[in-house]
Amino acid sequence: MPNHQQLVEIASAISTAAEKLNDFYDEEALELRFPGGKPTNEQGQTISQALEAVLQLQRMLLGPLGSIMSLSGGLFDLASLHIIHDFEIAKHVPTEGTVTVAELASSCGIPHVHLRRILRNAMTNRIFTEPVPDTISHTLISSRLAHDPVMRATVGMLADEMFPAAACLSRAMRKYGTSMKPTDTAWALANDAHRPMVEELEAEHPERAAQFAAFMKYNWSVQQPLQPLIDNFDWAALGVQHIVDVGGGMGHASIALAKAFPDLTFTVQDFEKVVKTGERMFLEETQEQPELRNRVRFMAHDALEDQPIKGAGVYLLRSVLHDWPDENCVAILQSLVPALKKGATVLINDYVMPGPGELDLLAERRARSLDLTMTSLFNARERESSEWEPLFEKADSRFQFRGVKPCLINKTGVPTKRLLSIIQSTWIG
Ligand SMILES: C[S@@+](CC[C@H](N)C(=O)[O-])C[C@H]1O[C@@H](n2cnc3c(N)ncnc32)[C@H](O)[C@@H]1O
Repeated sequence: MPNHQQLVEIASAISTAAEKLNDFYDEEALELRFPGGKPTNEQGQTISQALEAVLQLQRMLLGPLGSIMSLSGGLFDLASLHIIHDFEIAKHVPTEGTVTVAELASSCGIPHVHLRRILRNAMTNRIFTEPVPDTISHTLISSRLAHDPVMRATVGMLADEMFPAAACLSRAMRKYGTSMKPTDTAWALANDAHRPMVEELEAEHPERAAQFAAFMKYNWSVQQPLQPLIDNFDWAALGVQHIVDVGGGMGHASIALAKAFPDLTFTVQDFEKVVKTGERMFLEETQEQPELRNRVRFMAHDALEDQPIKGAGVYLLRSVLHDWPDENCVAILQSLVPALKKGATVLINDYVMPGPGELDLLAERRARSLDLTMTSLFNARERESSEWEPLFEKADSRFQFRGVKPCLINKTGVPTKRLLSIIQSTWIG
């Protein structure tokens, strides 16, 4: 039985946090809005502590069986969101005013009897409202489902890719055991696919491939600031050097580093389609900056093929290896070997999985869910601190491992364990 004192203590911790945040709650936007666009570290901590206390209170109020049973609600929250996304229901509801369930059923092609129950389930999450029986209008959340591209890409990723894959994870483990192949995934089982996810989407479901790209663009630019990479490695000490940004995407990291360190030059490598877009955007944005333009180049290159740029000072792999199983990571490191000069650094900037209880509960839940997402979709994973050195050892004994350094948010030394860590190895030739 919950102890009453504890219940009151937890509830009052929530209340104290709510008082601190109250002035920042925007009732129209239904969210916290902070000056400068984001919370301070202290406000961020208050939010995490309050959310953790809410989860704890909920667990105590529901008890063990009730807590497990309540997970079933989440399943059908996702299932109804999937249907809303799949049938584009939000787009068929007028921006202002109402539509009847019957009209909506006919315009979306869903049987009336199902649609009403699906919408009423969604309404328990404040997605749509029913001001008069059998008529539907938007809430703020449902109207964002219709009009906000970030919200649509996020829901699409959850509903189309992650939700069906999560349901197949156990089956995939039975079927594929310890296979590390990027094709032996829960996602492949859920989609009856025989290619890795991105290839299959591009070949068979271009609209879902675009949705995945949009989701990554948002998640990536919002969640992974570049300053920690700039601050946590001594780039200035390299002097005049060339840096190869392997799997560099649109070149964000190289461009930020090139701006900060004028002696460095960069080659951004990625698949052809990616570097073409990255190069076009870079050239558009730097019309007035010829000096910067001259220091960043783009090149199509598959990281699994031998590295064509020989003798660079640093080969950077930022958030590339967490997309790949161990075998492929080893192959990517080996493909660098023919290009490495003595003393060259291979610098990995990637997630490092925290140990149990190292982060606050919500941050840990996010990290663990990202880890299982990587497994379900790609047969990849987030590696713990001790799991990086063996990759280099397997790749070549001439790599000298330099260690894993968790990134600090800036030089003031505030640790932010959610950010990518710096993992370094030197080629001793
Ligand atoms: C999460 S993104 C990170 C992009 C970039 N490094 C950054 O920090 O913004 C992973 C990138 O790795 C690229 N990638 C994955 N496997 C690759 C391979 N075999 N060859 C080249 N690029 C690859 C993907 O195309 C994608 O752009």
